[in-house]
Amino acid sequence: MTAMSIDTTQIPGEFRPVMQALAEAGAKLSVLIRRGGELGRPVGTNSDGDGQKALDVLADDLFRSALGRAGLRWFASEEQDSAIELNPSGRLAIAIDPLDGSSNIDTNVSIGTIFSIYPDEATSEASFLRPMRQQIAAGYIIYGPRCAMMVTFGDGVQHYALDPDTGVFRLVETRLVMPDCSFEFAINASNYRHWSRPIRAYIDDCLAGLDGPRETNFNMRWIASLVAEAHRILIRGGVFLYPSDARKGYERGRLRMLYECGPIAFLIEQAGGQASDACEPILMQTVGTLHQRTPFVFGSTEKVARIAAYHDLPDTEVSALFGNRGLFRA
Ligand SMILES: O=P(O)(O)OC[C@H]1O[C@](O)(COP(=O)(O)O)[C@@H](O)[C@@H]1O
Ligand SMILES: [Mg+2]
Ligand SMILES: [Mg+2]
Repeated sequence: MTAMSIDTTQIPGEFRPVMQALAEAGAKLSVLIRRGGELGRPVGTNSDGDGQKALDVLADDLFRSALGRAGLRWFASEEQDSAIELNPSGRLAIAIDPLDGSSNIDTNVSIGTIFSIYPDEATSEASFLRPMRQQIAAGYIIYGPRCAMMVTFGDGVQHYALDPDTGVFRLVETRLVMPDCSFEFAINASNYRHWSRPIRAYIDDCLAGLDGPRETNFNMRWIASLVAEAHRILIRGGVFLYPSDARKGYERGRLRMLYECGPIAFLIEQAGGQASDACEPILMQTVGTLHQRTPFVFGSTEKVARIAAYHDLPDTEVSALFGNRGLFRA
């Protein structure tokens, strides 16, 4: 491991080796991404049936070997069938999405790495299949025009930026607070016809703008990189939705509880926002299987609460396009 890959002054002692390893592997990956080449080449499918790109596999190897050297005990990756015991005498268990947003590799759009840390237990099941509230740290690295890291150890969100000259992540903010007022929503609107009525009603009301029940104009974004959407929302506010829908295989949405939604939910709550499965808080839920999916909504507290409230409306109210929905006037 390099002598210093991240400024550790604000990192609690027990997390320093793991954060050094994540920062070291993240800095290496950011160099490979900048260099380009055939990183988006399809190379197979993972256990979950998702297509794997060359960079998915490379990132998985890079993080696994860096974390192995950092004395971690358990490693669960989106790209692996089951969890691996890296080091029987190690401490901590880490769940990782080594490369998030892999459909964007070829298009040079921001992609990322998401991680979630739990205390280690005697078995991998006991370490990972547990309430997501038991995470003790979580974060992501974003490989964008600037490479940055957001991380929480349960006491606010720290923001680091990679210095390209030294390869070291420098602390730029010790306690990031998410703005709570933004009129942006993010959803893959091509799935509109598959959504449930409450989700359609919420989006219909945003789209109706000044003339609708919200009496406000909204803006829309969809990057198809969860990390990039989370970063924008942490910096600028707004709301993200990947709901369940009627397509086969999307009964529980698309995103994974352990590798994606749990860690993003922890960060968002620590920055003053909320995260839910559209109705209930994500962090109140328990992971049942490693690759389990969940509908996912996160962002400003008021917006996440409003989306849950749409699910409590009577059916007649929800289905009346631009109905009064007096409750929801902005
Ligand atoms: O292509 P869709 O259905 O809009 O899905 C996009 C979502 O899928 C993801 O790319 C899934 O993550 P992976 O790239 O790690 O599989 C998210 O980053 C993103 O929010
Ligand atoms: Mg992902
Ligand atoms: Mg991935």
